[in-house]
Amino acid sequence: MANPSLLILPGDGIGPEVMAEVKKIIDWYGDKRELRFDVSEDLVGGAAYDAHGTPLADATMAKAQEVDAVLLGAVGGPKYDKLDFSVKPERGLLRLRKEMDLFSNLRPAQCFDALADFSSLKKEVVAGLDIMIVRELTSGVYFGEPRGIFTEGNERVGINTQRYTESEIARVARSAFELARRRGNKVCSMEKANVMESGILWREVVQKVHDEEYPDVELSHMYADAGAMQLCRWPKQFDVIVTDNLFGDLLSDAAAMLTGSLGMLPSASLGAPMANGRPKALYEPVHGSAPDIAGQGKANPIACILSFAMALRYSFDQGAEADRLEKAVEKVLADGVRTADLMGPEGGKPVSTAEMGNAVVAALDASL
Ligand SMILES: NC(=O)c1ccc[n+]([C@@H]2O[C@H](COP(=O)([O-])OP(=O)(O)OC[C@H]3O[C@@H](n4cnc5c(N)ncnc54)[C@H](O)[C@@H]3O)[C@@H](O)[C@H]2O)c1
Ligand SMILES: CC(C)[C@H](C(=O)O)[C@@H](O)C(=O)O
Ligand SMILES: [Mg+2]
Repeated sequence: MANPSLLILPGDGIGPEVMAEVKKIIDWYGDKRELRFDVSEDLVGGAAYDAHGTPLADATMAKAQEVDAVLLGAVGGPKYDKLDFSVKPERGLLRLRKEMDLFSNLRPAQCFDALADFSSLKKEVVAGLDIMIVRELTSGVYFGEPRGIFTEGNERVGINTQRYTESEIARVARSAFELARRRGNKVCSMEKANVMESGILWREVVQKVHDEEYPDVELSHMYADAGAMQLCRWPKQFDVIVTDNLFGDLLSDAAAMLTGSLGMLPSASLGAPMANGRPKALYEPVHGSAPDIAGQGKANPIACILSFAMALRYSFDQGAEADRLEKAVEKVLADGVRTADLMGPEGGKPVSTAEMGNAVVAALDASL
């Protein structure tokens, strides 16, 4: 049987730096576990713009549609800030999500024991934390029409539209309920039904999907602003959170800090199953291209490494190998290996991006 195929899109800023460490891990699985992938690599974001004048070439888009999974680093950076909106690096990523129809974005926030002291919240608030944010990723205000900057009378007006159909809400709700059944069996749905009609519809549809298909799962609803507050107050009350595209963007960055650093949070963006039964899938860290530390070997590669662990679990049916990789990361952290973003005020000597990657590979070796 042919090896599963992986398209790697390192992107911009720290993207290629963290991806270099993931490549070591992919090689390790080939060498030590006979788990081989047909890996191809291409450009996305600013790097693609520099080469082709577009943040995602059509040929790259076509490749992404064909492979079993896409692994992306990060896109964006100050160099591209002045570009026309239509060719900004971020548009490349949004096109991938939209055209691959990756409607369910899984953003787990887990607090590793070794980092519980390091969170900006008290240890007892975050120790043992394990929540999953399911963010709708292909609709809502990110894509709704009308949108644009228009002239009205003698001034300009900026317009974006929050738009959700019932079926878009129902399918992401189903993916949240399915996940909950394999975890703590609890879903909290977040919207702003108090001020937005799209929120009213969201709440109604999530409730209906629950009552008709998942009555065994515990469901609650929360306004997203209160949800943000509860996430900081007592995050362990949550198991799965399901929310829209924009609220999910904000809430997942907030959740990242519960775990210690944005450099720790992986994600999986999943769509409908392909002919081979695997879901359309793109895996990427939640963080961006971190221009403030790019090119300095300071970036934490763990979010990207854990994104590959999610690929092993959700695309390649290799749950045990995903566990192995996550345990290797846990061991490295328990051993006190820290990139700069994981150093507390007491200081110490941080390791580089490459040293962190090497430490994870060594922990994988030790797991055999
Ligand atoms: N998925 C993506 O590709 C993605 C996500 C978010 C932002 N962006 C883009 O990235 C650019 C920078 O955005 P930003 O500064 O708001 O967000 P960012 O996530 O790039 O950085 C925010 C802060 O977190 C730190 N950080 C992020 N990842 C880290 C890591 N792995 N290790 C250590 N520290 C890390 C950065 O140094 C910075 O201080 C923008 O162009 C933005 O549009 C891209
Ligand atoms: C880069 C940007 C388009 C993206 C988003 O807003 O979705 C990012 O913030 C994310 O969280 O993946
Ligand atoms: Mg974001």
